[in-house]
Amino acid sequence: MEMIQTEKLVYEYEKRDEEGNVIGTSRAIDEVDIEAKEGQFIAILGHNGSGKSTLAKHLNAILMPTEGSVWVNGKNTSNPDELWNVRQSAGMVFQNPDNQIIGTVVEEDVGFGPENLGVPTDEIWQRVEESLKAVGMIEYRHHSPNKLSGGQKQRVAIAGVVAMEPKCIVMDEPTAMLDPVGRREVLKTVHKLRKQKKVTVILITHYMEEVVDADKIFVMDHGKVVMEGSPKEIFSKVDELKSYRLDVPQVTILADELRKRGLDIPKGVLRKEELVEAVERLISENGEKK
Ligand SMILES: Nc1ncnc2c1ncn2[C@@H]1O[C@H](COP(=O)(O)OP(=O)(O)OP(=O)(O)O)[C@@H](O)[C@H]1O
Repeated sequence: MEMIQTEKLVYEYEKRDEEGNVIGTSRAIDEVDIEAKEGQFIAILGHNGSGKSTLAKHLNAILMPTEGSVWVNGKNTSNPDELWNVRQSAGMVFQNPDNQIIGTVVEEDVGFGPENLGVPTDEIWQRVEESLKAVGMIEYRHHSPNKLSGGQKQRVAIAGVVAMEPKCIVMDEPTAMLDPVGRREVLKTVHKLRKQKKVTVILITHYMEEVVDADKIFVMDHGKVVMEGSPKEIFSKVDELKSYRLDVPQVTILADELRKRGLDIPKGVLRKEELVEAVERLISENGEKK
């Protein structure tokens, strides 16, 4: 079943003059069709300003389509009667962990979400414990969020979303404000959650190396989906990716260069192990010839 689906989604922001009068519109999303099936890991890549955040905000009805439609867990987000359902089905994690954490103690913060959903107290504590364990932050349950690192804060924010038991988690550049250690921590957490909770994950990012395990990638540029496919398919088109101003991983560029020079290296290399193996194979084949 489709967990998330957009159909010819269009979103236009209003342009205003200094007095606040609407003087026109600008199209941030232009006829976008994406879909995510239950349990899938879907990545949305794109340079700054390509429309990723605007798209993400449609997936839990923060924004409503100007044209077209968005379906979450089978519910149309434009239907006011389904708003609660939609928001409960798709949890959001944003870029800045500081804007998402409101509690003064970690466990209290994680409990806010389920409390707002009217979950009984006993179950709230159970969910808080389970979600903090899932993100590897249980030993910080009594700490103040202020003293945590960026990566740790983001994991607490993720625990807060997990505690609401959404069917789908939409992460809008969750690692953008983190250092490399924090980025790795958060990504590891995301992968663990997918395995343990079978939750659908939509990861929005401009870091290509974060999406090598995705079931499917959508690349956005100027409000449109310009590429879609498996990581292998997407990463094999290095020149096209560069034209969308994406930072192609060094290993992919290197493999591509070697192939262009006539070496028999497969297309779409994603990991350094793959390149090392391909080069080793070439060396041993070469040795045999001699
Ligand atoms: N509140 C707003 N009002 C008017 N225009 C906006 C607003 N928010 C975004 N835009 C414009 O819509 C387009 C898409 O922006 P969006 O933030 O969705 O892109 P993005 O890919 O998420 O970029 P980033 O990586 O910088 O967050 C941009 O041209 C942006 O300037």
